[in-house]
Amino acid sequence: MTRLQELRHAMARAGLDAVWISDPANVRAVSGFSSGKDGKVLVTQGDATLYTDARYTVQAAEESPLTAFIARPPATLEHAAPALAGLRVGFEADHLTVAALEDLRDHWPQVTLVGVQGLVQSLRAVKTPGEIQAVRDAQALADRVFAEVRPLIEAGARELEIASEIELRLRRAGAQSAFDLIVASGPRGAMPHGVASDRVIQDGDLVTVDMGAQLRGYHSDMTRTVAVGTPGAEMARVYRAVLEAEEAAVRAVKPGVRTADLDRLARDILTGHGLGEAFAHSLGHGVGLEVHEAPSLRGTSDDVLQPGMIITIEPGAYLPGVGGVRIEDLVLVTEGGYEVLSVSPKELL
Ligand SMILES: CSCC[C@H](N)C(=O)N[C@@H](C)C(=O)N[C@@H](C)C(=O)O
Repeated sequence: MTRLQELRHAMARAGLDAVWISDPANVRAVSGFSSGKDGKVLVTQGDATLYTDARYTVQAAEESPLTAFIARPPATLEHAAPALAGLRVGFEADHLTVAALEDLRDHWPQVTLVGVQGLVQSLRAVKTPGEIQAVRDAQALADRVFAEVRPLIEAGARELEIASEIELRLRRAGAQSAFDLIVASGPRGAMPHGVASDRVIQDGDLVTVDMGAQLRGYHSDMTRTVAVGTPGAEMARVYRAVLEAEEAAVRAVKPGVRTADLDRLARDILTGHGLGEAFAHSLGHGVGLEVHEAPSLRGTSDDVLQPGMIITIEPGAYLPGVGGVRIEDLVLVTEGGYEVLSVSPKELL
């Protein structure tokens, strides 16, 4: 079944005749059009139209099998209005601005607008074979770049130098960084999202590098914490505890497992090491057209793993004023269990 067919089934289940897609990643997922922020898609049970403007006439024809209507608002909304009269039309409540919703109300007075959340996102959680290959390629590039840059992580180097070396190599390979690079050394490691600063790395530091490539629109995400010289006994203990939690959670990945249970598994191991409070975020998330997407591996999540999902497993422990450790792998859920897509070594020394 194509994603469009899956979406139509989901629309029927939600009691919708049509859906107006405005979230850029969802626009791309449904239409193939790569400039999703300058596009919208209207899907009905019998039709699907990509709305974009004249800057993208050629690109839309090349990338999308959908009929394109080339115009800017309000002409787009006026074009759609007659076919929608009397229908229940979903809009993406987790993306559309209040002003954009007012526009829909003004131009579609005969439409019943229904806010929906996660309709396309839940379909995106299970990747197509092409999407799996795209994420695989992005991760392979990230692993290669990490191996090239690893020797540069040494006493005397600045975090920003490490980050810019990674960015440069990703760019040269036709990709770009998936997010602001996290290079957090020594006490800065206590910040889970410590983006690279001008701090000079010291002998004995642990350095957390959280990096991803964005290639052909798809992302990768991986974290390694490496030692410069010999770390203190306490941070070495923390590292071993996080690695134990990470590897146990990866081994537990298989279809049918509740993501909340995976989070609990890792959290219980860290709690056993006295680090439960130090694990300040969820165990992981899906990765694809966005760095953070469904499923969520949060303790409160109702998500259940399915083959074709790509997730991160990334426990961490953060000790303010001291430092931190995070170890993150990118994992494909397979029919029989899992495949770890990130291959960079995890030995501390
Ligand atoms: C700003 S993108 C950062 C990507 C990074 N690899 C990452 O996912 N960090 C996690 C600690 C994170 O942000 N997790 C989220 C899902 C959370 O726990 O809320």
